[in-house]
Amino acid sequence: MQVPRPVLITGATGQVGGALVSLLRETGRPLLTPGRHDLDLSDPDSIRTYIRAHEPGWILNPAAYTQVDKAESDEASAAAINAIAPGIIGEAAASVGAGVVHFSTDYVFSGEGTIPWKEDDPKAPQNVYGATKLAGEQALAASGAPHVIFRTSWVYAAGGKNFPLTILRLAGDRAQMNIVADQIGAPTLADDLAALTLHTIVAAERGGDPGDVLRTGLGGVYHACNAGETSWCGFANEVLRLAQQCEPKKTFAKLVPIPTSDYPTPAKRPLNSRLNCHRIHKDLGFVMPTWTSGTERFISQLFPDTRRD
Ligand SMILES: NC(=O)C1=CN([C@@H]2O[C@H](COP(=O)(O)OP(=O)(O)OC[C@H]3O[C@@H](n4cnc5c(N)ncnc54)[C@H](OP(=O)(O)O)[C@@H]3O)[C@@H](O)[C@H]2O)C=CC1
Ligand SMILES: Cc1cn([C@H]2C[C@H](O)[C@@H](COP(=O)(O)OP(=O)(O)O[C@H]3O[C@@H](C)C(=O)[C@@H](O)[C@H]3O)O2)c(=O)[nH]c1=O
Ligand SMILES: [Mg+2]
Repeated sequence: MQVPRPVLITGATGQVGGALVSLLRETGRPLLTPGRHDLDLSDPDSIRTYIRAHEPGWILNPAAYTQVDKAESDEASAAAINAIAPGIIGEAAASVGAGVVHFSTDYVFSGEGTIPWKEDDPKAPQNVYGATKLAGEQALAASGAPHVIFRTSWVYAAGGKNFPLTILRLAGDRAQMNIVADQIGAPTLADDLAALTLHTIVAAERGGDPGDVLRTGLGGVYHACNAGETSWCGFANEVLRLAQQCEPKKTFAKLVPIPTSDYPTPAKRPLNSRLNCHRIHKDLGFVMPTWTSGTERFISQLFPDTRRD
């Protein structure tokens, strides 16, 4: 029997990377999960050397420079990791015949209007992070590697650095918190992106050579976030509502909805982060769960011993 080629997962210490490792481990596939000392995305030679040495069958690339405000004053690092590395990964993937699954962001869009963005709508990133992620999408597409790009939004996981964990931490010590209520999008649980990724890999393998399937049928950009929409304030409210059920005696901060103009940050953030996710349903037959279902599972992971009614 032929030994399956390993699945390389970058950024295994991150939110999506961690969820991918957990899920793919259950499948029994051989995995490669190099840390940045083994595969440094800011160093093209390190990327090429690692991929050529290990010849993975799939490269899943959730690693990224994700500090949105810091990127404004650290453009060179953000660009190396987000803009340059995906193209190098793509070239190396093409040379060993690997398929690539990459992740991008709602921040590639301008944030104008209220209509959910479709994959091919005009891009106009408003900050350095978004601009570098868009350049990375383009570099991967130009590399010639068979690939899928999942553009997602507002990612969180029970382990990680993310908005709901920040809110839970701060809301325990404060009487009141001001939260932006005019940026609208969909919080997306990392576990659901991992499930979508496994579904896609399996679908591509079922169709024959994954390279051909991705090139001819399933490849390209897909919008992939949890279903429905809310604001950051709406998300925080739901997180605290569910946490209160688990910790009835605890007092949480009162949340005050504020406009973006009252929350100045180095990076400008889009007001309209809605993503139209019809394509993953139509082409991949995958339905992303609702954002409220994601939040419930997140709270259940944080408070495993509590039964909520
Ligand atoms: N977080 C979000 O809200 C959103 C994220 N996305 C995209 O989804 C993907 C996954 O995001 P998420 O899981 O939240 O990311 P995280 O910030 O949780 O994790 C980032 C990962 O990238 C790794 N990494 C950073 N720099 C390097 C480097 N030079 N070499 C190797 N590894 C490196 C980190 O490793 P280390 O532990 O060593 O730092 C970490 O494992 C990214 O592409 C992101 O742009 C899209 C929309 C929303
Ligand atoms: C902590 C806090 C944040 N906010 C606001 C700031 C911001 O507009 C919003 C979310 O804060 P964050 O710092 O999580 O935002 P940010 O890091 O920009 O989140 C983004 O990360 C990148 C990687 C992506 O790709 C995006 O999809 C998005 O998830 O909430 C408040 O209004 N009050 C608060 O107390
Ligand atoms: Mg952040």
